[in-house]
Amino acid sequence: MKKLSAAFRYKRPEYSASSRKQKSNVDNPTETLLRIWRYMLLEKRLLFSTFGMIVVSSLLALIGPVILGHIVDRFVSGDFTAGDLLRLLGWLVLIYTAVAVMTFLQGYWMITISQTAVYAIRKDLFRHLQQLKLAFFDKRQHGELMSRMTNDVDNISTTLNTSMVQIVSSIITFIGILAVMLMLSPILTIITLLVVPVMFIGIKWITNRTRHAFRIQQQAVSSVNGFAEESISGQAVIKAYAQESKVVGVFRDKTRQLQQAGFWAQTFSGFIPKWMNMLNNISFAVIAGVGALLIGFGGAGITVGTIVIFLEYSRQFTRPLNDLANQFNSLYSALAGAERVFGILDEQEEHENMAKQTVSQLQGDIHFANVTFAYEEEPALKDISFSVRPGQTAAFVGPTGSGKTTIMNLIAGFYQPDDGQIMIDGKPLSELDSDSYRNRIGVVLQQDFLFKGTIMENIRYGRLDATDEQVFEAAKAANAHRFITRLPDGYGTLIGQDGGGLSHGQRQLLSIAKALLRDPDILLLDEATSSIDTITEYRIQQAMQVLMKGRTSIVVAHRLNTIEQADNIFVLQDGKLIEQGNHQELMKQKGFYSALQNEKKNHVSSS
Ligand SMILES: Nc1ncnc2c1ncn2[C@@H]1O[C@H](COP(=O)(O)OP(=O)(O)OP(=O)(O)O)[C@@H](O)[C@H]1O
Repeated sequence: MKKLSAAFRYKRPEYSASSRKQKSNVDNPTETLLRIWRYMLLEKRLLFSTFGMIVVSSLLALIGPVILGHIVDRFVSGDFTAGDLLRLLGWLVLIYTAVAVMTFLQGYWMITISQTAVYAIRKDLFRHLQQLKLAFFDKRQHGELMSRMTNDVDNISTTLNTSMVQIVSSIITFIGILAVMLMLSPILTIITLLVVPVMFIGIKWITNRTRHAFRIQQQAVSSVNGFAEESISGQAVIKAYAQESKVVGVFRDKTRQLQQAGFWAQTFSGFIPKWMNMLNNISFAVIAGVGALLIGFGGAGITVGTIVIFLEYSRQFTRPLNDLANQFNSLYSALAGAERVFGILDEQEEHENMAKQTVSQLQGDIHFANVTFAYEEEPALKDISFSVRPGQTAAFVGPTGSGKTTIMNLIAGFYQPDDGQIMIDGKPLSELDSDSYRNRIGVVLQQDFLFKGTIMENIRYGRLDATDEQVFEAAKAANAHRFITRLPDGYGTLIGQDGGGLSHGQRQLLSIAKALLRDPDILLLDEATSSIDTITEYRIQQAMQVLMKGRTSIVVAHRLNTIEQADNIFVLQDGKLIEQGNHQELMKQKGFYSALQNEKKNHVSSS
């Protein structure tokens, strides 16, 4: 045993570093239990009925041994008829049948309670995830979050189904048995109780390790899920770089960690029943021996029936403790999961602490005043100031990683500046209600995310109440109608997250159609860098011109055409704004921009 525990401790640091990092204000079992309890109260009536029934059935179960002892005493004294025996046995059958029916009902009701609680937890969790800042998702693997939504929540459900009933009934049974035993024979009660401190010392030792082991196991499950999800999503890249064997190796290491964690979790939880069994047997022998001695010496008013009752109770007495200990194992496992779920629920929502000013329409005036922003340590934008007037097109150019997309992210309100201020129509962006604000914004990404569904549904994502006609109009204006109608199922064509057979250009046309349908006041447009055939490129260009017309447009621009037509061009380098002006002005300056454009032109002409 010493060896096992030493090996376990040896493995601990690897996980405990991250478990310490994850510690939050919910790393407190009582608080976590209370939070679960609040969810259970959603079925208040059923919950209290269940507890009422647990009390009645646990008390009824106490009567059985007393009847049994009575039968033995009457039998020993010879004062017993067959009728008496049948009557008492009848009572026993009746009591145990009632207990069985009640136990069934408790289980049934508890399933309802736990399913309602788990439904509410999952709903809250998903709703909350929708409200979290993007920065929260930047730092986490998506598979890990999914593991919390599924495994951890399932774990809570399983525990609620079984543990809660058992724990309550064990406590009642324990108190009830103790009371009856004390009434029958204080001496035998003390002897029966001797086992309790020994039992608790052992249980405490085991549960300390079990709880830790389950927490580690669940972290390992999340890590495996996260990695599996990442490897499945990134299959194309893994294959392209022939990284299959490396990925398999990493997965093997992670599953091995899970295997180890699972081994210790199961091993420690398996100790409890064995420990309890051993103590039970010892206690059984001691009670029988001492009881027999007491009868032999004719003391303490003890009869054979009393010994029978005590033997029966000693089994029943340690059983609730045994059950309690067992249930605490799964309770700890569920608590570990619940802590992680509540950990997410405690993450600050995007809208919290924000004064809300609803936006019905925007003029599209954007002003950055000395904005500095860092995703992590190194600032991605440094002291940026610029203005874009309503209806203007502003093009952001600069080398990769210079901060162009970050400007769009800040205008969309996905992240807040660390310093300086962003003003929209003269009002601080931080004071605008983000939902209504974003309703007035259209975003066209290079690689738009397509949801599993039809093309019609994906375009309609721009405005959910749009009619079919409006979707067709938007698709026509975006030059997408033609390719859509050539597909066998037209607008009903099913596509998935990966684009389901659509080319990059077609996906971007869908994205433009979606933005057109939204009819935003401010347009954020990330031009595709990927090379597309000339016809599609021309169609996209045309569609973008339609899209940008009459609204403030912020474009991360790659095409010379877009850049030249912009009212204002902002040149970024290493997160700093180094030049600004229109194309002619910037070319005249013969600075970074003109060098960049000349380089591009040379590249185009040489290729
Ligand atoms: N989610 C993120 N978390 C941490 N750092 C980020 C994140 N997104 C961008 N960065 C960093 O911020 C800096 C600016 O990135 P940004 O995406 O704004 O550049 P960009 O000019 O749009 O580049 P590109 O032309 O390649 O798209 C880069 O150093 C980048 O590594």
